[in-house]
Amino acid sequence: MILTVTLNPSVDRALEVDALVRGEVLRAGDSHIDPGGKGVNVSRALLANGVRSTAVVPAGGAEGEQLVDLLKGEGVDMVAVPIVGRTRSNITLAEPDGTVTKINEAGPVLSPAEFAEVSDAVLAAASSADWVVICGSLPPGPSVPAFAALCERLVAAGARLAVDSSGPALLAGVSAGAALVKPNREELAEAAGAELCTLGDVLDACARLRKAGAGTVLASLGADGAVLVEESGVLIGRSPVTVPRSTVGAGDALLAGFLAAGARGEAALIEGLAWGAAAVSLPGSRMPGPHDLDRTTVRVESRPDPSRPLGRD
Ligand SMILES: Nc1ncnc2c1ncn2[C@@H]1O[C@H](COP(=O)(O)OP(=O)(O)OP(=O)(O)O)[C@@H](O)[C@H]1O
Ligand SMILES: O=P(O)(O)OC[C@@]1(O)O[C@H](CO)[C@@H](O)[C@@H]1O
Repeated sequence: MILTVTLNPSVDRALEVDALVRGEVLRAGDSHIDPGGKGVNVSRALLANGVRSTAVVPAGGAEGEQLVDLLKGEGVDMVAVPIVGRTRSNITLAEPDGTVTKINEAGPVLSPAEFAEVSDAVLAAASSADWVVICGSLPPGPSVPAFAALCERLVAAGARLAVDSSGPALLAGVSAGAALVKPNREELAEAAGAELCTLGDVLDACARLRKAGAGTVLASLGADGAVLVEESGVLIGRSPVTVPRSTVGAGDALLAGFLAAGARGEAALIEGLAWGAAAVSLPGSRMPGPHDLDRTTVRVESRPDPSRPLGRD
């Protein structure tokens, strides 16, 4: 079982618009509502592919109830910890050329008592989990040291910890000795304190995270694919998408596929890239199922050219 932890989940509303014009009334085409937040998406993707997962989420207010209902509707196993604040709603505006504009709320405050309750729920469920995967932004409330303490307690309890977050929370996971981290290009650049222009820059930044305590680094690079840096070496892979529809949740699908396939080596990278590409071809933050996956288009190399420039962000 893979346990996911989303400290700041959301109800995701995606609206398709012909063009995003500031200051105008825009008429939406299709719209989708999905249960959201990065760990929630990892659980949804795993479930869609027959892999057991439980999602831990704090939930409060009408949106919290809606989130729980949406998760129940999809059959996602969950531990919902009631909170006083209102779960956030995040908006995605998707244009026909695949351009996505996202507006994420800060999210409700998690009081120290609520954070302690969520932490206890995570630690209790972690003992029967193959992985504990903490994903997404920290909500207002918990301090970075409190978050770091949760990561450290999990590692001390013998959990295999994966962290997909940004800024100080990502670094806290690295210092705690997370077995796996999954930064995207922006998060990796922030962690490394350097711009990433070439593949070589990415490899250096990944090596730095490993030196600082992370086990494996799976860096997602949008249309440039993903880089896997682990004990046994380096791999880079790509999975071209002909018609990108919504990149929201693609990183979560990549991480879910990678974990589902054993979280190491070429086979896991191929699986992750197939899931990531499939998510990009689907609307909103819909997660791919087995029929959406095409592993034949994935290309992986073991001797990446460090001078290769990355595409523009
Ligand atoms: N435009 C694209 N074309 C092809 N594949 C893509 C594209 N965008 C993303 N992907 C695939 O999805 C994976 C994850 O994308 P990205 O690096 O944007 O993750 P992310 O920023 O963590 O996403 P999110 O936070 O929305 O889940 C990439 O590694 C790649 O395999
Ligand atoms: O604000 P965060 O926690 O960084 O990201 C939240 C979020 O954008 O991430 C998911 C896609 O990865 C969405 O379901 C959700 O709205």
